[in-house]
Amino acid sequence: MTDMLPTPDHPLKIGTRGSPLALAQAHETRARLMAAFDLPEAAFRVVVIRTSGDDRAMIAADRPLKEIGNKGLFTKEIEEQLLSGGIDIAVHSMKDMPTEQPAGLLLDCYLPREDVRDAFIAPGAAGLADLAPGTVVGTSSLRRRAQLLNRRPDLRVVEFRGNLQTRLKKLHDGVAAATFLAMAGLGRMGMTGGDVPMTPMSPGDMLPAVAQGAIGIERRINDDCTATLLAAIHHAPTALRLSAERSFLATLDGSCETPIAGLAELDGGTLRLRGEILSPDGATAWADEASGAESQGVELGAALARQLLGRAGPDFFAWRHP
Ligand SMILES: NCc1[nH]cc(CCC(=O)O)c1CC(=O)O
Repeated sequence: MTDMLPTPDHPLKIGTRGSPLALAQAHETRARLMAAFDLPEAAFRVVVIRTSGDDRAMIAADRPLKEIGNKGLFTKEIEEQLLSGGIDIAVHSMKDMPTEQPAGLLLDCYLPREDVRDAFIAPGAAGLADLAPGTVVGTSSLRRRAQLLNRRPDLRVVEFRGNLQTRLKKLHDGVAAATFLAMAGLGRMGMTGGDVPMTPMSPGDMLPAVAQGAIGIERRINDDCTATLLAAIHHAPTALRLSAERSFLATLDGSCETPIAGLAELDGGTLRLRGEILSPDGATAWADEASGAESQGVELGAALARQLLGRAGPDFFAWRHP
């Protein structure tokens, strides 16, 4: 057992993007592995990997991400490094991960999920109801845009990108009067201590993105040493919830142009899955929920997706392939 643990001479290489949030997630993963095996920090090496998503986002910072690239934009280079041995594990925000991984890689280790909710952030407004008609709200998320316009068609939405710090600065500079950010990200950045005024949105009011608040750790499929390490920090209840949500997403074949929300919760041995699909302008929304045994997450997710697809009708996704 101990002879397969990483050492300062043979550190475990942890791959991550370079944003402050991504680094915080990599450091959290390292801290959990250090604690689980009583290892020094030097037994790990955090390797920052620049992705084509980061590059293109730099070039066209004001263009919606959906116009710039497609699925896997922020994961391609990281997964290449994993396959070639440049890194041993990759730490990801699960909400940004495609539902399928490249051949040779496995994503089956999850840290305990954090707050799944979105936060409403608006200086001087406690909730959506406080916003005057025509108020400008900044978001780059198609889901948040559609959900917002569904509830408040009178508001104006502008593209809002960049990391957390950039977005908060844009709010401060008056580019928009309000925005939404994931509570989990704010928490990991130490920003839920009251310095930034925020109102958590209940999932009933704004259903979060599939896998929001969950960190996943990817590895090579045949790397048994790493598998043993990761098993020690894996959180099974999070995996059960994500199995339902990601199956829901996969059955809907959610591209990044498709506003989709989904949240599974565990109560005893029962999974309760809520799902929502919207037209990009928010004018049409279909939502429903279903429950099933915790071991049946994949079936539950697929069934709820088919139910919503059936109700929405074949034309609902027509705009996806113009
Ligand atoms: N799309 C960017 C992204 N990916 C994961 C998070 C937050 C952390 C999480 O949900 O795990 C964020 C920022 C945000 O939506 O506010």
